[in-house]
Amino acid sequence: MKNKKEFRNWLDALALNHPLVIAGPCSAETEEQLLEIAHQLKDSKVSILRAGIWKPRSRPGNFEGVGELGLKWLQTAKKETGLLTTIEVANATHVELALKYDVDILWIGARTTVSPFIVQEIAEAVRGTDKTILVKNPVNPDLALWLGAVERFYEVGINKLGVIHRGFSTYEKTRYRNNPEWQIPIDLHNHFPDLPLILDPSHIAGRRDIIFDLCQTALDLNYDGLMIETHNNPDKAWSDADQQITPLALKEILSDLKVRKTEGDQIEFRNQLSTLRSQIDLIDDQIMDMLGKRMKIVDSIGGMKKKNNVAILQVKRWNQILERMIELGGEYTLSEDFVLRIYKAIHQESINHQKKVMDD
Ligand SMILES: C=C(O[C@@H]1C=C(C(=O)O)C=C[C@H]1O)C(=O)O
Repeated sequence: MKNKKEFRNWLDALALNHPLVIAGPCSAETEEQLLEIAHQLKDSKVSILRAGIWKPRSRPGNFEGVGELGLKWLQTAKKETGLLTTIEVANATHVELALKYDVDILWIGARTTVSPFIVQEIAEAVRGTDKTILVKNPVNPDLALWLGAVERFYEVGINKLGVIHRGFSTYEKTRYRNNPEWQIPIDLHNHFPDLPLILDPSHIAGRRDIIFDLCQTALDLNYDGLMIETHNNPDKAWSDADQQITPLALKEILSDLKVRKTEGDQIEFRNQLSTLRSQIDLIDDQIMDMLGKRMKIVDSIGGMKKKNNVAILQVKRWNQILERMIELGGEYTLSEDFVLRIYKAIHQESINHQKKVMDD
């Protein structure tokens, strides 16, 4: 699949002068709940109402969605507010019902994207329709799998497409529910600049307080849209209560966000510069993270050397590292001098760390 200008026609047709905003509850719970939220979102920057109809839960026994009934409520909400509608579909039966109730946009969830069989089944079910399909990243950080799912829809004739970045599962507990791994959607965007890229900060965050920061990072990286879980009474939500925000909180976030426009040469230049600098900031964060992790291992080696009464400096090992890194650096167009200077500094810090462990 190659980048195609037509991917973003559906988005351009909305003629927005700000990022696309999709909002609505994690799950449709009752007709009153859905209609109340829809009306609160009506006169805002929100264009599309989302609602979970079938909920894929990690463990059985939790609320699994209201099913077909919710599609009727969604239709009423659309009629009363004029908002477009979107739901997650996870099998061919869901697609059939979504078509029956004329849902505008269908999204493929992260747990579905991982399975080429089920993605193909859904793709066959939308063949011949003019639906817009948004594909969430798979739960595991695999760009080829993500793009493969998009491609399956393209191959059945769907060309109104987009992707949603909802973060990646981790075993380790971090500040995020799902790790953003910004480099992956950035890579995707570099290869497919016309495939609309939408951030789902709710699932990355898993909590309310960092949703704004995630949205601002996305806009700084030139994302096209945001999908934010919004509930009239978030604390009482039947699913994902911690990450949902009220329509009022959403409006405040949307008005505080700095939206970068691409108008004229100078502004375009400044936008591109700030996109690249945001990418550098993210990479710098990763470099620090890696250096910190390296030093933790060095500390353990220091502890072992102390116990076994072994010297800190190990010339043979050190020379092997230098040789390997100079060669690897060459493959990344880094000069020998640069690699040497960096690695000498790392080695010195490593010796200082071990000395501290030994002296303690
Ligand atoms: C960490 C060690 O101690 C020293 C530090 C090294 C490093 O930072 O990679 C390598 C060799 C040693 O001079 C080690 O012995 O492996």
